[in-house]
Amino acid sequence: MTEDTPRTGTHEPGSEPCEAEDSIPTFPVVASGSADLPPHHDHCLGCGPANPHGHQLRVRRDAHGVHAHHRFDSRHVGAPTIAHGGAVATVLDDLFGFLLYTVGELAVTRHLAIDYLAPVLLDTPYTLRAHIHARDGRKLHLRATIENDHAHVVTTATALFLIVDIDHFLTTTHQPHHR
Ligand SMILES: CCCCCCCCCCCCCC(=O)SCCNC(=O)CCNC(=O)[C@H](O)C(C)(C)COP(=O)(O)OP(=O)(O)OC[C@H]1O[C@@H](n2cnc3c(N)ncnc32)[C@H](O)[C@@H]1OP(=O)(O)O
Repeated sequence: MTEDTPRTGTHEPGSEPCEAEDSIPTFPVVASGSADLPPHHDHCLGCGPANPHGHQLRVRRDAHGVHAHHRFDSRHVGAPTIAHGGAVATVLDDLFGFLLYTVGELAVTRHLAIDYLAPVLLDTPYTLRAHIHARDGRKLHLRATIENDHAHVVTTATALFLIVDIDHFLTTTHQPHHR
């Protein structure tokens, strides 16, 4: 089942997300065609504008999901001239996190899988896209791509995000468990 249907109210472009607990946003649905989506929070490694070590992703909603334009730089180097695979994963995980603005609920990454099809080069423009492939109750099955300026897909990713309630972020002790 593809999920496009907003489950909560819409969010005015340019305004801040609702704050349920200090810096924990509740992810109101942002209407398709809106301007840049708000960062998850100011210091988020993926998108926080106040995190000098972060990627400071700026993400927009579109008809299919979300997209961003991004250049990795020397802070993200792995092999010389090539972005570190972990940095690429960070950005994709965070991009997936912006799909929550199309769902209007909190969710976290349960599973992330990446295919590195070709090197992601530093100081090179890329377009990142993500969409909800399917929703099954709490489970959001997500897909993403990174494409270069020649429309070649260099990376693909899939993720399973699980919807959680706000207590997830307020609990200080999480017990690991095995499937
Ligand atoms: C300051 C804070 C700001 C807040 C910002 C918010 C987010 C935005 C930030 C974005 C930043 C980027 C994002 C980030 O960085 S998110 C940060 C990284 N992620 C985490 O920290 C999550 C850590 N994990 C957990 O807390 C728990 O494991 C969660 C809560 C996720 C699930 O534990 P829970 O006990 O609740 O669930 P379950 O394990 O019983 O599973 C439930 C169902 O799922 C099925 N299943 C499980 N695995 C798989 C699999 N691999 N393939 C297929 N299916 C799978 C499973 O069979 C079951 O199915 P069913 O039996 O029900 O049918």
